[in-house]
Amino acid sequence: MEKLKIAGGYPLKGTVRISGAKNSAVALIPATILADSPVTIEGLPEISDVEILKDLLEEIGGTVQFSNNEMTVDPSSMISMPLPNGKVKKLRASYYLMGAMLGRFKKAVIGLPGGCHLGPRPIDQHIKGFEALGASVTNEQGAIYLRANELVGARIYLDVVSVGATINIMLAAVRAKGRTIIENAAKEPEIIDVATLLTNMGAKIKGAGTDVIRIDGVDELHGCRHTIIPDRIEAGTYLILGAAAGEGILIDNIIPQHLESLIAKLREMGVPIDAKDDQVFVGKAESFKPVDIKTLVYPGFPTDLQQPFTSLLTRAKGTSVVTDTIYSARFKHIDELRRMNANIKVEGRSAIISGPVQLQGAKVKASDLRAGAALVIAGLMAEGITEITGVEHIYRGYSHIVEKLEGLGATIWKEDLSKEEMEQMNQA
Ligand SMILES: CC(=O)N[C@H]1[C@@H](OP(=O)(O)OP(=O)(O)OC[C@H]2O[C@@H](n3ccc(=O)[nH]c3=O)[C@H](O)[C@@H]2O)O[C@H](CO)[C@@H](O)[C@@H]1O
Ligand SMILES: C=C(OP(=O)(O)O)C(=O)O
Repeated sequence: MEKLKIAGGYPLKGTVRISGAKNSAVALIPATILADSPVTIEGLPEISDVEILKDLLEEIGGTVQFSNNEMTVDPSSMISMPLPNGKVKKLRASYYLMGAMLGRFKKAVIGLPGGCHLGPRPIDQHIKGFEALGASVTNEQGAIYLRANELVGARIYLDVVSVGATINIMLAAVRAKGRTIIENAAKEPEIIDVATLLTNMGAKIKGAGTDVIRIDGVDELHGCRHTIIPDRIEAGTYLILGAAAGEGILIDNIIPQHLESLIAKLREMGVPIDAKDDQVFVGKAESFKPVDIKTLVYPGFPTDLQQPFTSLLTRAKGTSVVTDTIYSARFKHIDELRRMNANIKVEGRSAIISGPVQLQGAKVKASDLRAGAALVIAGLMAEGITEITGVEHIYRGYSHIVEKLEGLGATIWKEDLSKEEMEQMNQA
């Protein structure tokens, strides 16, 4: 186990290239289960969520090759092996194995998913969808048992706009009999990416990216080649980091339209931003104005960027309010930022940030993926050395973060945890 150390205060400059999208990757990889011949996905990020899904596909009998960010999955020998425990608990997106295995084998046993702890994260809408398609779904000792004689298309209205439920129902429905209509569907770009892969595999899907998705089931899906979209959350993190600690950073391999809400807020703060086709330049601000943000479903401000953005707001002169309408408890980074001298209080679903303050290096712990990103940004802005433990959360979603930051001139390095720190981590 290791920790990250950052010597803060060095201005960052240069170009950083964004990797493939984690939240697409974790759905595209399970989607390959539905094909009858090899599927190749190009541009995958090198993150632990991808490695774990690769292992899970191998556990169920898939042949998987992964090198140079390209994964080829031969699903022809897969079986519906029960996966009630083990690696499925290490990531949120293992829930996509439910939809994909149900779609192909009409049965699956998958342990309840892990992922970041951000308040309650039920999967009732996924289950509502599977049941509407004709599956029986039971929860036995923390594992979900799904079984269907056949899957038949249905009209499914999501009570909550859910990325996971939208994709999971698509996965189960593409090989069902007849038409499925998902109403009040989520509209995130990752949903379009998954629909594009499934369409290239032979599925019939219309409306992905709108709130009504129509799927006409087909008997078989075949192999294909697909290039993943860039990670808008990783890109957003580097945009925020560039604003917070940069003197001119070019973000390469980005779709600026995916980040309009963030770019608008950065401009409102006074950050110079120049967006081109697939690159965005973030310049150095003279000073930062305070802003309020409210997280919303796409195309609103993404909850996954709320925590990194909070670190930047410690530099703004005045009071800013960050409200998370998606998750009830996504504020575990706040106590850690306070250790670094931030002036923030949490009231219900809002964090109230008073600034500007000069952050000070401290020993802090990443409780989840984006809390980790918030602490990295804070460490880059801080005076002195910041030590971050819990970095395994960061590696779930940020490909080569140390190398990318070094490329921008940051002083950041990995160190093994001391025996005492290992004991503390194991007790937590
Ligand atoms: C692997 C992945 O893609 N993770 C992303 C995905 O998570 P995930 O797919 O888990 O998030 P959802 O969009 O499903 O959740 C949104 C909200 O709906 C609630 N809900 C969801 C499903 C359900 O059956 N019942 C229910 O009540 C959740 O508790 C949450 O409050 O979208 C989130 C919202 O953009 C992001 O933060 C995550 O990074
Ligand atoms: C919450 C996140 O991930 P997950 O849903 O995989 O836990 C995230 O990417 O910020």
